[in-house]
Amino acid sequence: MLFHVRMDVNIPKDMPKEEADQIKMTEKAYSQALQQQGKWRHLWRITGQYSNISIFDVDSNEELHNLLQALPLYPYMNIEVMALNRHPSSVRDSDA
Ligand SMILES: O=C(O)C[C@H]1C=CC(=O)O1
Repeated sequence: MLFHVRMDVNIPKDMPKEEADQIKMTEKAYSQALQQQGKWRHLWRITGQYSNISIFDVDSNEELHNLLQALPLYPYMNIEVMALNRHPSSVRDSDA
């Protein structure tokens, strides 16, 4: 199942830099592990914003929910999720 996910990151301005850097490093490793597993299929920065557009490929809503809640930056994010279906006019044979 494919999902379009937008993440807007809002780290509190008063968080010490060392703490913020540590969370970002942990987040990077977590996201790269999911990318290697093929669950986090695309990761794009939105130009000019501390936000990303991502495509996840997971087995269920519950799996996506659990993956997102485990993000180290989760407490500092607003997340929007859109479930995706194949479009009947798509010229592609597959989304794999
Ligand atoms: O920077 C972000 O967009 C937030 C998050 C997503 C992947 C990652 O490494 O950090």
